[in-house]
This record gives sequence, structure tokens and C-alpha cells, in this order.
Amino acid sequence: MTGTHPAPVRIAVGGSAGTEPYDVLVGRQLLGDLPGLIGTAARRVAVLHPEALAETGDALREDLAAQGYQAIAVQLPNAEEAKTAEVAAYCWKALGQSGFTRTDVVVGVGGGATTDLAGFVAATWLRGVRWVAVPTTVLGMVDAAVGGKTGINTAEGKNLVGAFHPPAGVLCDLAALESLPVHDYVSGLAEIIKAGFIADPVILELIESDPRAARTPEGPHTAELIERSIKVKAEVVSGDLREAGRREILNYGHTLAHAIEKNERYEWRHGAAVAVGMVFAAELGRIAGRLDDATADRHRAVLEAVGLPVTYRGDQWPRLVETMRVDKKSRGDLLRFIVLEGLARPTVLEGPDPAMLLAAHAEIAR
Ligand SMILES: NC(=O)c1ccc[n+]([C@@H]2O[C@H](COP(=O)([O-])OP(=O)(O)OC[C@H]3O[C@@H](n4cnc5c(N)ncnc54)[C@H](O)[C@@H]3O)[C@@H](O)[C@H]2O)c1
Ligand SMILES: O=C(O)C(=O)C[C@@H](O)[C@H](O)[C@H](O)COP(=O)(O)O
Ligand SMILES: [Zn+2]
Repeated sequence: MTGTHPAPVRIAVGGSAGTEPYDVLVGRQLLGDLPGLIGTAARRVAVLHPEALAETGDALREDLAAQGYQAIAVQLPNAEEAKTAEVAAYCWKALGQSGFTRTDVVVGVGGGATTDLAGFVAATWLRGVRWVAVPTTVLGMVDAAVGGKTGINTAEGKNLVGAFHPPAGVLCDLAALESLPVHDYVSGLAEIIKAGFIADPVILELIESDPRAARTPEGPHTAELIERSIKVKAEVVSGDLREAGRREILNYGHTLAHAIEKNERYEWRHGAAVAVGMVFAAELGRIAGRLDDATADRHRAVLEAVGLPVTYRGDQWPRLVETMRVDKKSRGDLLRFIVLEGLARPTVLEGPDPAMLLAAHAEIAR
């Protein structure tokens, strides 16, 4: 089948804070590009994959072995269970036992949880080795694999330990999405919709034109939605890898989302929590007098139209507030939220009055 697909779309991510630039490729049958990204200096390659992609991980290992690399496959638990210190330690052991040196390469194949963990293992092994991301979920392609945020969760909260460690390249093979359960596919739409609200409203129009079709990889706008969202992310992280400023806009909806995920013991998908978190942030923006009613209402409408949740248990508020205090955007005792001043006009709301937070919470509580 080689040669039957059009050339992939290539989206450049600029090097920032002294890191190398790299490309995100979106297309089909992209694994031929993997050896070029691994590079000629590597002898060993570790393919980290989730249990759900055991066959893919093993096929990739065999392929790399056939090309002369000493390749190992390291199976991780599915989803958020992979993002723990114990799983990272298990991977460090596998690298140590295979004699992994500074010129060897980690490949993360899977959803955002897998690439977050794989990138973190690469960032920490020998203080940093090269890694390549092969995202296999919508969310992984449009968000997690791009931008170099890697990390794990702790008992106190989501992504509290990590490193900025950009990949050498990102390969988004759209064929991978065909095996993704619809629940996971739709979860990824939350980050696409986020990109629409913070930067590219055409995304919202494409989804609103046929929300049912947006729920499937066969939808007419799938590739465009993915490419537009990657471009938003690439543009933002190219200028601010370490989140010194503008990158915070990518955290729209995430302050509450991460608290919900922790409260649900990570049994909610990230995208589902981000959907509720964005409705909360929109209401907060409206209550703070920054966002117009129509744009605030549009959040609920588009998220519900694709089947994402827009409400959360009303009795959990005190616990959620407690968790939000350790959000990475907090400074001392000051809570900080990304809100909108209009479509594609994100800004920071610092230290909102607790009554304002409560009023926004009332709009999502059930
Ligand atoms: N680093 C970042 O910038 C960033 C950005 C956004 C999200 N994230 C993180 O990403 C994670 C969520 O990622 P996700 O939504 O991709 O979920 P996930 O990685 O948990 O994957 C969801 C499920 O799908 C399975 N799976 C993956 N690909 C598959 C495929 N092609 N076919 C069948 N099953 C498949 C996984 O094994 C898992 O069980 C969260 O931990 C979130 O914090 C990170
Ligand atoms: O890349 C970013 O920056 C983001 O904030 C993207 C988010 O979608 C993503 O969930 C990220 O992992 C959140 O980062 P955190 O620093 O709030 O843990
Ligand atoms: Zn996110």
C-alpha cells in the first residue's frame, strides 16, 4: 500500500527556550519516517505502549529490530494508570537493564497518558534522552504529544511532577483513530473545541455544521479539525515552551477539570473533565463581566452537541476548591483562571471573589 496516500501535512513547532524545532506530521502510513526521527546515533530503542496497543507495540518493536536497532517493547497500563511514579520506575528499570545510553531513543505509542509518561521517562533517564511521539488518540494528536509537557500524577493531584522535554518529532497516523472507542474519540473533541474558543473559531463552525459527524473518524472535517488544532498548539508553544506567559491559554477549562479528574480517581477521561471545566470558565468570564452571553452559551451548546458532559455533582465543591489551590497557575494563595473576553480572546482572571466562583459553580452543578 506504500505510496497510495497523499503526502502528510507537516506542521512546524519552533524551538523555544534553547530546544530544537521539530515537525508534527499528520497523514497515513507514517512509520517510514520513524527511523529518520530516531536518528543514526541510536543503538537501542524502547517502544512504550499501553496494554490496549500490545500488537501495535510489538509490531513496531519487530520492525525496528529488523532495521538493526536493539528494540524493546515496554507495556504500560492503559490510560491514567500509566501516569504514576511506580510505572515510571518500572520503565527506568527496563532502560537500565537494556543498557540504554544517552544516544538511545524512547518512542511513545498511544494516547496522551502514554506519551506523557514516555516523555517523562525520556526527560528523566540520564537527565534527558531523545524521544518520539506516535499519538494514537484524537487528544494525543491535537494536544498531548505536541509541546513537550511531560509528566505523572501524584496522590495530591494531576501532572504535579514533570518536565518540559519536547519530542524529536510527532507522527499522527489518522488510521489509528479507527480502533478508538467512541468515548475516547469524543473526549479528544474537548481539546479541539478548546482550541476553537481560545484561538480558531472556524473549528467551532466546522463542528457545529455537523456535530454527529464530528464524533467519528469518517466525518468530513476530521483531518481539518485535527490540523487546525495542532496549528493552534504549535503556534502557542513555539513562543513559550515553559509557560512563562501566553502558553497558559492552553489551560482553558483545566483548573476545574484537573480537580474533577482527581475527585473521580481518574475514572473520568481528561476531555470530559475539560468540557465541564470550560463551561465553568465561560460562566466565570460572564459573571466577571468579561464575556458576552452568546459566547458563554455557545460553550454548553457545542459541547453537548458532540456528547460531552457540561455538569458535575454539586456536593463536591469544597473538595474541588481545595484541589484547585495546587493548580500550576496558582501563585501563593492566589487562584488564577483562564477566561475569555470574547471569542479567541483569552486572558487571565486573578483571585476571583469566592462568591463569583460559587456562582459559576452553580451553573454547572447538578
Ligand atoms: N502533555 C500535554 O500537553 C497534554 C495535553 C492534553 C492532555 N494530556 C494528558 O493526556 C491524557 C489523556 O489522553 P487521551 O485522551 O489520549 O487518553 P489515554 O491516553 O488515557 O487513552 C485512552 C484509552 O484509549 C486507549 N487507546 C489509545 N489509543 C488507542 C487506539 N488507537 N485504539 C484503541 N484504544 C486506544 C488507551 O490505552 C486508553 O485506554 C491525560 O493524562 C491528560 O492529562 C497531556
Ligand atoms: O500544553 C499545555 O500547556 C496545556 O495546558 C495543554 C492541556 O490540554 C494539557 O491537559 C496539559 O497537560 C495541562 O498541563 P498542566 O500544566 O495544567 O498540568
Ligand atoms: Zn488538556
